[in-house]
Amino acid sequence: MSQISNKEIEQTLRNSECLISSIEVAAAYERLAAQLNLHYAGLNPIVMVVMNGGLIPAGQLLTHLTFYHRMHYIHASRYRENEGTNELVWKFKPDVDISGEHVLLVDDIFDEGITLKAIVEELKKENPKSVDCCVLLNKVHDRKVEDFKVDFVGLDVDDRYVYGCGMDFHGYLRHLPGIYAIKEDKLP
Ligand SMILES: O=P(O)(O)OC[C@H]1O[C@H](OP(=O)(O)OP(=O)(O)O)[C@H](O)[C@@H]1O
Ligand code: HPA
Repeated sequence: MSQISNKEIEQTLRNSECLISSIEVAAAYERLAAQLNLHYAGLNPIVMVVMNGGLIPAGQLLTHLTFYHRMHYIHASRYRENEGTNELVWKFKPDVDISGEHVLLVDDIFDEGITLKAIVEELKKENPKSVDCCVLLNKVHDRKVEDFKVDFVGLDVDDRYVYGCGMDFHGYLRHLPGIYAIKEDKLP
């Protein structure tokens, strides 16, 4: 992904609004962790981070987990330079034997669901004991993939391109602790 100047990034931030504050996000991580702690108590699962977007939500969540787990990552993407395509590009398949294991996928956002559905289908070929998905955000719209649901959702978000908490604006701003979107009247 090519570089954007600091000026352009600052302009983007000025033209944006905060949809979900860092305080609300932090509370959502705690709620999610409480649900996961109940569900996975004693199950000793593999937590699999969906890179890149899942990195920050997973990092935040993992510090609240009380069950023993191993951590791995997977990298598959259907988006290039913020343009959606339906083709999933595998960048890194898990290098761990998941047969007979409980697997928890952690990602930032369940948008159309194409990415997580394809990852779950791929992982199920390896005969895990279970595969569940945890996302910080569910984007609310009626364009979801059929026959697929995520299991643990932190917060709903409006049907807008959002960034922060792992999600990028042209590769940048994943580190912001709240959720942001460009104001409707500033969109190109
Ligand atoms: O539900 P979907 O419509 O499939 O979209 C959600 C996926 O898109 C984003 O990843 P992206 O492919 O942009 O890569 P990234 O994680 O590196 O940002 C996000 O992190 C999810 O994995
Ligand atoms: O709204 C979004 N923001 C960032 N990345 C995404 N990937 C799918 N939807 C989004």
